[in-house]
Amino acid sequence: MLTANEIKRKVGEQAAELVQPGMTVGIGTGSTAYWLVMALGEKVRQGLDIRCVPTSRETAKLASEQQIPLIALNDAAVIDITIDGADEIDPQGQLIKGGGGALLQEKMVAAASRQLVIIADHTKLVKQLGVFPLPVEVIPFGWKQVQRHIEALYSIKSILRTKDDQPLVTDHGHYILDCHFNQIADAPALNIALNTIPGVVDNGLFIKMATCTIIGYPDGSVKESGVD
Ligand SMILES: O=C(CO)[C@H](O)[C@H](O)COP(=O)(O)O
Repeated sequence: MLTANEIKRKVGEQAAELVQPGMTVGIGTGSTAYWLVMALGEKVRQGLDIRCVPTSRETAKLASEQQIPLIALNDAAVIDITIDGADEIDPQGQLIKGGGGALLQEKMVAAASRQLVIIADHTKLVKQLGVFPLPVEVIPFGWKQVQRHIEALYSIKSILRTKDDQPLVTDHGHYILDCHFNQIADAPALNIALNTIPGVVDNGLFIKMATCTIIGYPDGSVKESGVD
């Protein structure tokens, strides 16, 4: 039986095989995407000609340590493929992302990509989204007002994400409210509704964005499926 980290490594390495010479590649954030970056680094050092758009400062740092050429999203006319992790994946390929706090940049890079390949271990598969608290990125100004608004609208609790007893500040200077929906019956509607609340920058629902999932299992098997 493989450990969780071995499964992440396996799916990361399998996804790296999808990357062809000349491609512009969006590279995800998190402990699964870590293995993708390591595998791409190995290929780049062996001569693979690619350029990558990182989805966070953390990934940018890791990728440059691996000598992977990076470009800014502004300088990428099109991204051929983005490969990233997820916190929950439902049967329609809808996702919750942002457990690592990079949801805004991840969503922008994914939106600019021809394909979004999601790599994960089987524990991320769910029947319905919502047990994983949905990250909602908000501007720091008046964040408590936004929190009250969301909590009242949906009768839920939310928690301001912190680091070292201080509000966690995202790469783009925002805060994150982790919203405990438990069950999200209509993810597309919630995605739109949350983003219309003044002060909300974006949320971790990725709807109709993933084009393929690569899921690893403890027995070493890997299932690659297209998303309709
Ligand atoms: O959305 C993310 C970061 O913002 C990650 O992709 C997500 O949290 C999954 O991370 P991991 O692969 O470590 O489980």
